[in-house]
Amino acid sequence: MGRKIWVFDTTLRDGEQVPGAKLNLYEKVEIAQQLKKLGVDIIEAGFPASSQGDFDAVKAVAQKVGNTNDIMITALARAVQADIDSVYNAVKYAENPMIHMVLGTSDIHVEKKFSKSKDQILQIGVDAVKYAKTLLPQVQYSTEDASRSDFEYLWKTIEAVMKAGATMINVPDTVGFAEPEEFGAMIYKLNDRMKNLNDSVLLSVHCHNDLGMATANTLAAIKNGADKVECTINGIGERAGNAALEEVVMALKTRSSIYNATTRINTKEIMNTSRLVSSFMGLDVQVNKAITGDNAFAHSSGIHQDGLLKSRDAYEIVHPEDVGLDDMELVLTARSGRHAVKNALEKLGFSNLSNEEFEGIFDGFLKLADAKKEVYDHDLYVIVESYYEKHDANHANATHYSEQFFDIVDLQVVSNASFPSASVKIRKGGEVLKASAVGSGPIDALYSAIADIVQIDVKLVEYNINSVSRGKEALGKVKITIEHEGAKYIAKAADTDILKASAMAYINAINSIVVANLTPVTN
Ligand SMILES: CC(=O)SCCNC(=O)CCNC(=O)[C@H](O)C(C)(C)COP(=O)(O)OP(=O)(O)OC[C@H]1O[C@@H](n2cnc3c(N)ncnc32)[C@H](O)[C@@H]1OP(=O)(O)O
Ligand SMILES: CC(C)C(=O)C(=O)O
Ligand SMILES: [Mn+2]
Repeated sequence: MGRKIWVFDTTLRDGEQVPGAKLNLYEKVEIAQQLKKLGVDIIEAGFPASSQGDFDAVKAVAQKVGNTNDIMITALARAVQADIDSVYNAVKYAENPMIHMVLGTSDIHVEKKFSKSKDQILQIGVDAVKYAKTLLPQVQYSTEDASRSDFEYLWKTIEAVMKAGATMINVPDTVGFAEPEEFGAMIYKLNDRMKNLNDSVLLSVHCHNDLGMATANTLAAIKNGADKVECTINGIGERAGNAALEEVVMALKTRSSIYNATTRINTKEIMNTSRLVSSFMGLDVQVNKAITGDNAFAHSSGIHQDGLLKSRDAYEIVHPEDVGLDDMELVLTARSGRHAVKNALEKLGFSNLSNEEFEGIFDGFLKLADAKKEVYDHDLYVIVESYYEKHDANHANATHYSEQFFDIVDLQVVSNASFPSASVKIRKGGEVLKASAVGSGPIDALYSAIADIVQIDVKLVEYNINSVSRGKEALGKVKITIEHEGAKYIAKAADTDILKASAMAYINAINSIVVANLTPVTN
């Protein structure tokens, strides 16, 4: 188990400082509800003095999510009375509210930002804490730019604001300048002095990722006595972002013998939270992002897939189930080998293949995989079918699986303000079917036309488009999730034509539904 580390989530404050990520009241409350489910100890809901909209959103979070004592709701203020009043008036509706204030301690801040003396700034901080304490018992003081501050002045500030009544001291590496060993040593010294002064005051850290070391610095701080960590979901935040909650929490769990520390986080809610934040903020998660990236639990090369099939621990240190995913993903590509392809075929029911049959099918797989980025289950059926058609037309596996699947033949999409429309031609077996539709936008029209042909009842749950490379020849990569009879189907497709990629992703997902409803092969 180890000692408890408090998790302070600032997705709704520092995370929302990402350009374009602004949330409305409803979205903030929804994310805060999910953060509560995730098990964070403290939610920083915003900066109420910045606008009426944010004041209202913080107040709504305090009322709707902070209605229990086991979660603390806070928001940020400068060391000025009006900001502190705004925070108080917004968070006071929570059962367990806190005022958070920030004031710089580095020479750069004191001299260049504020044009004041160190003594003057220290006094402003002390006065602000004393004022906040007249409003609420819980007050956090953040020494902005702590990692670039003169250590003795930093300590003098911390000592003074602790004596003024601060209940949590947050030490930010505001510009991501710190290095783990150096930051750990600083936290060790601060912790020692703080605990001697008043051991009920929590020591917190807030690390930024400008040099890619936010998680490492946060973990170094924990090793050296920090009681609390400030994080965001998916590591979003000002500039290069903050320490990612999921990385810090899973590192503590996975390397528990090193850290001997634990959090209250229900790790099975990590993926749900990550997806909600990403979709509400319109911020895609980098595919290779640790823990929450699309590829974090996807394995595509033959040597790894073979190893995983023999023993999961060969290439898996975090179990996907622990963060709320169903399973690892073995992606079939031209880099896959025989073990992975055999495993995929067995899952579809093709389990009694002779060596000769399998080698023939594997050969067909490699040819298709070289032409495509990813090989789907429905592609495997078609490969198996064409193998037997060539070699043993009377074999049961020569069944006309391909007649069940859909394939885009052609499409035309008109995008304009008043009348977006689409026409598609789709092949199913020997037949080419056509349909046209209008929609609220070009993709909506396209998907309506396809839906008209396939006649499978689905709901589009998520649509994502990304550019894979750069310039005019860049591939548009579309990832969609659709729902059919309560089950979710995820599919991807890439093409230089984004409308074609959108249509192909939809058809891939439809074909997954067809596969799921095929009678299992018995041979
Ligand atoms: C490291 C961080 O992430 S800190 C948090 C960052 N978050 C935000 O900035 C929240 C959004 N900000 C805002 O909405 C606005 O900037 C406001 C409402 C805070 C202030 O707006 P304005 O009054 O128009 O001031 P503006 O933003 O232009 O300048 C900041 C002022 O605050 C002062 N200030 C900056 N930090 C602090 C602080 N910690 N304590 C006291 N005063 C501060 C600056 O010196 C400057 O004052 P000046 O006008 O006397 O020179
Ligand atoms: C407000 C403080 C904690 C902050 O965001 C920073 O210093 O990065
Ligand atoms: Mn910050």
